[in-house]
Amino acid sequence: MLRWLTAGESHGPALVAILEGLPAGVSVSSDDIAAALRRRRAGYGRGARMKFEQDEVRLLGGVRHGLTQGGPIAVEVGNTEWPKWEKVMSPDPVPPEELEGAARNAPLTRPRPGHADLVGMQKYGHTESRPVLERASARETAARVAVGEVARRFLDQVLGVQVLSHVVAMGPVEVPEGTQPGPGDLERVDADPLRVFDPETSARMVEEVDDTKKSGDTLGGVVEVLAYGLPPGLGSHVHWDRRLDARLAGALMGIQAIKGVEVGDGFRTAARRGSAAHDEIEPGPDGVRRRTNRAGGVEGGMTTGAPLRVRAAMKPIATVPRALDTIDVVTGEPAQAHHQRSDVTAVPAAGVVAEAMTALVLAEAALEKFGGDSADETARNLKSYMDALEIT
Ligand SMILES: Cc1cc2nc3c(=O)[nH]c(=O)nc-3n(C[C@H](O)[C@H](O)[C@H](O)COP(=O)(O)O)c2cc1C
Ligand SMILES: C=C(O[C@@H]1CC(C(=O)O)=C[C@@H](OP(=O)(O)O)[C@H]1O)C(=O)O
Repeated sequence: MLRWLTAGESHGPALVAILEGLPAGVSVSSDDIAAALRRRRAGYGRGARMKFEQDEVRLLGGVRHGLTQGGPIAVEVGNTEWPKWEKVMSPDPVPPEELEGAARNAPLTRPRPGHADLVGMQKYGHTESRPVLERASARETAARVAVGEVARRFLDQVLGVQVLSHVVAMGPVEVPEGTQPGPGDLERVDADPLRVFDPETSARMVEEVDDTKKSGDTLGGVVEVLAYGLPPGLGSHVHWDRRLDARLAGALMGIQAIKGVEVGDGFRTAARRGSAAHDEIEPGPDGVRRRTNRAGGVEGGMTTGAPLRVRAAMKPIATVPRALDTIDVVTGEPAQAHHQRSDVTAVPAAGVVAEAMTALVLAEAALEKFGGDSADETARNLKSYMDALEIT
């Protein structure tokens, strides 16, 4: 069983994550995780914070001399801005006179529509939104990307699986139909300011971000995650919660601001007739294959062996500079929502987070299928399964 958990606040000292259940013998270092976190921070349209804050990675357990040991892997991602927040976010009581006048401590009483502020205050009994936004913030996704990188390396080293993502829509601007990076194209995608595989569309998307920023607004979009090299049979048709598509949808929906998930051609398939919707099967030079991949590599809740293709739709950032109408929870009077700074768009970063969540779900499904306490054992079990496949 593979499990993972994160803790920590946006402006706290650090985020932490634990990944439990990964076999021994997977190669990973602090530098590998730091590189993954740099990918998450990039992207045209992100706010000021991404420029001045660094992610300080520390592996606290489960890895020795660059190899996983089989025990829980613990990672800390330090917030370099912590000194500015030490008093306001102190876990221990702070004398009131030391907090008085601290601008950062001013109660946030004008909840932002579209963020977790209002309902979080109602549910947890807070009178201002600081305690809510600190944990709702997508800063938390740094911790997921940290453990997702370990899962990605397991998939690459043991199963030969490559996971990557790219931006397919930024607001109303979409990449041309069929734009799809291959397994070796991750660097090319990352080199684009918006992580778009088509340079001409990327340029139009940059204009859209600039225009949105100029009008004091924010932007959402759609990312696509691809996984190449998967064996057939991860996940299962036998029960709803073992279906891989259901698990991927849950994992992607669990990312802040993701409001729609599509597997393969998803919603477009619903508009087609059956004869134009499914992937016909034929013999190929390397065994059975499908003529098309409209299903996105999943049938019956199981990987088919074709590339996995899932999309996630992100809503526009909730902290709109041209602030939205709300109320002040102290006076009950109409007010403008709190706004200090925020991203104009974070769709490219959401793609990196979606890769991490996909890698974690795929690693979990691979370990259910093949087991193994060491990477070698998992690889042996995979080989024996592939050698024994009766229909190939
Ligand atoms: C990478 C990333 C960066 C984000 N940056 C911001 C931001 O700067 N400002 C903001 O209001 N929301 C931002 N969000 C979205 C909020 O975290 C999210 O809307 C909020 O937690 C409420 O959850 P919900 O949108 O799923 O309802 C970001 C989301 C992601 C994935
Ligand atoms: C810090 C990150 O993203 C943050 C996510 C976020 C939100 O509301 O989700 C709001 C912003 O934080 P702040 O309000 O402090 O500027 C983003 O910068 C990060 O991704 O590392």
